[in-house]
Amino acid sequence: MEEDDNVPLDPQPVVEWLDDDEIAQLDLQTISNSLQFNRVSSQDIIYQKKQKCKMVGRYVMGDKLGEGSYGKVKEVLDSESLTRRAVKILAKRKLRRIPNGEMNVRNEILFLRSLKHKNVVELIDVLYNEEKQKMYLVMEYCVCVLQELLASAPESKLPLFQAHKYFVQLIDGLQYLHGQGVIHSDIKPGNLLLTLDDTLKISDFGVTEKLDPFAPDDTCTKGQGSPAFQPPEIANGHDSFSGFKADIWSTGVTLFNITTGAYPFEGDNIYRLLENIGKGVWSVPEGLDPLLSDLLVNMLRFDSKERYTIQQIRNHTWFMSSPINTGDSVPIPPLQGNALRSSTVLPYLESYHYESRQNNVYFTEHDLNEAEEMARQQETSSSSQNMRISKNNSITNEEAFTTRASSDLNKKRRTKKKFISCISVKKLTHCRQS
Ligand SMILES: Nc1ncnc2c1ncn2[C@@H]1O[C@H](COP(=O)(O)OP(=O)(O)OP(=O)(O)O)[C@@H](O)[C@H]1O
Repeated sequence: MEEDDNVPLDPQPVVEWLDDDEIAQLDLQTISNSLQFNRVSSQDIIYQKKQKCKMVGRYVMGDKLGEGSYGKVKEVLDSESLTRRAVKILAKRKLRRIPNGEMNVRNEILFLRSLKHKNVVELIDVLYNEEKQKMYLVMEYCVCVLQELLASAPESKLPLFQAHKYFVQLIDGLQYLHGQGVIHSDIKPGNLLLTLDDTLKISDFGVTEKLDPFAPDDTCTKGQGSPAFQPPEIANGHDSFSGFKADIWSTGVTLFNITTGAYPFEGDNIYRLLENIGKGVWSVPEGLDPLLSDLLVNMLRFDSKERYTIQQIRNHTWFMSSPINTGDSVPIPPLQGNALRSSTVLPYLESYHYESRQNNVYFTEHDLNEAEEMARQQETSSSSQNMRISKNNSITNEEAFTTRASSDLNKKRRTKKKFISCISVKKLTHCRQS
């Protein structure tokens, strides 16, 4: 439809409402004078693709928000609480093909169910569809991933005051997790989500480890996180390491990344990268705030025993004295052309509620103006015809004509109504797009 440049439009769909007999009796000369076929550019046509409204449980499905290695994440609307949510859709067939896939998902559900903190993403609901062999993890909705914000920022870094705001929340969330005996194991900007009110949420608990409540310390044995954020002890292949300190290292790399736009360790390939991390030699970028540099040096200490604890981070001057708010924050970037990241569920709901009216809505501004003009003319002719009926009580040819005209008029009125409903659909659509 969009490719067709010459879409013929009938600006007077009144013909639609007449049956064969009625058409035969019409004054064809008058009609042919008023019939116009407009040549319209496809860009001017307001074409609305039909959106099929789907529901999973009580959730109305919206568009895709992102995709991880386990499946798609879509926006949904909770039809009971009218709250925006995100749902991770996991297909059993796909999970089986991923090493430890099913176990990691079970892990994630288990952890998320037991955790509740404002800086940890909340799992709201878990739904299963046996027939489709699918699982739906309904989570609280976040508007952006910190990684996306960085990618949109000048030099891929945040102003210090903004980075500080997120870092403080990251430490709050991490302290809560460690207090629950949970080692996240994959802290990085790609796993930190932001809500509309700028709250940071730690997400992705696929490779998280839970310490045994009777374990004497925080020893862990599996290092499965993203290579660039792994500490030297994991890069060097140690059998066991401190889980808390591994998370502190990843948090340090995250702080380095969001404040400088770079990484402390790089490598042409994953082996070189791990080799460089294993050597533990890195330097603070020139011109970095000295207090921030000092905090980074202590969070990225090669020896995990010398690395800062969460409490030491909290006591550090940079943590305690937030940087001066200079300039603007980096704003949430648009998503698929949607600058405000407004709800993607709305078009599906519109489609569901206005479905019959929305069929074949291919109108241009010109058509809508003509429809309004036609409606005005009909109102005028209606009042003059009514006057004629009241003046003449006998059945004459003129009255027969008047009765016929009045029946046409009713049909035209129905057409007008149809047009007006289309106008409202068009305007609603327009509002949403702008
Ligand atoms: N709660 C949420 N609210 C909004 N968007 C989300 C939410 N959770 C995930 N997303 C979006 O879905 C994407 C995929 O998330 P998911 O957790 O499945 O994978 P990932 O962490 O990006 O990758 P992987 O699972 O491979 O490590 C995210 O990058 C993000 O864009």
